[in-house]
Amino acid sequence: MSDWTIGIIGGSGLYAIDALEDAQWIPVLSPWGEPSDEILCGKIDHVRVRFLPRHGRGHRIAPSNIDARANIDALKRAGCTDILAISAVGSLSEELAPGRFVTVDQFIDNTRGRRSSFFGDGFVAHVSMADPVCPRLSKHAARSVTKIGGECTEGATYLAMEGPQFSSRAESRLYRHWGAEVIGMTGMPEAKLAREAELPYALLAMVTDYDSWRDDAETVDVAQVVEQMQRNSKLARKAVEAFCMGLPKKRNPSPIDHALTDAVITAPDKHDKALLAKLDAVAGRLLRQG
Ligand SMILES: CSC[C@H]1O[C@H](OP(=O)(O)O)[C@H](O)[C@@H]1O
Ligand SMILES: Nc1ncnc2[nH]cnc12
Repeated sequence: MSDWTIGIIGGSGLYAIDALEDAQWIPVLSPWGEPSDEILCGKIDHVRVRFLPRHGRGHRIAPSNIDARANIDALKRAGCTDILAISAVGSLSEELAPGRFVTVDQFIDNTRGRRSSFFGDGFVAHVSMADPVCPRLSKHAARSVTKIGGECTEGATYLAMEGPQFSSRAESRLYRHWGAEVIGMTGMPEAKLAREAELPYALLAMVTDYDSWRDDAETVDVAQVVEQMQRNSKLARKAVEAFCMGLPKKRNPSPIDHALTDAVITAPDKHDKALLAKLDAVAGRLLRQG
């Protein structure tokens, strides 16, 4: 076995991974709430894998009701060192045609009212989100897609919307003006929470539609997304496999492993003990240092 334990968060159309050896669904409890499902634990080659379907098996959970805090906390408790998230996205750019894979490198968070931090009164922390994804994992994800014959664009800005309704034509055009290139309902606050949990995170997105900004094309609906996902889901699974198999045995440290160093501003004598107890996994490294 290597030093890597890769958490895979499966999006629309990806609810399990067949390639896992010694696979077992295991419930993981979190003090933050209910994770979307049990975690499928196993290995691919020399890499331990912990797979969590973001919407639950059978796509039970709507984007606004996903408990991203519970999911990230559960993956951390399951021993993950890094996270590769997979998502279906709409394209806001002519060049990003349906069927293409994209690694996301920036986010615009336009979600509303989701719980987007583990921290708060009694343990206030501000992590940097200037560079929200891990460049090492993102590059490796893009290479894994091309290795198995897919096409991948490296680096795109992801607009996270609340949903569950798709965007109006005016919203879709507005997001293009903002510089967004792909759109989805789940990348945030997932990426923020992974950073707070000191987990390097990459988002490998698969373009399923052109959203609603084009006058000359159909506007997005679920049938389009599902059809495109079905066409490409084999490729997505192979990309995940190639991703794990292509990792080197040794995991060199990432700066994101220490994202909380210097991020906490609350004086130690003002710490909230109940909050600290819930942070035993997310901020475990820091809290153990005392
Ligand atoms: C099924 S269409 C909309 C749905 O698909 C995307 O999900 P995910 O990011 O989990 O692949 C999008 O964000 C919406 O939740
Ligand atoms: N056009 C779109 N908008 C939001 N989420 C999506 N997921 C897939 N396509 C989408």
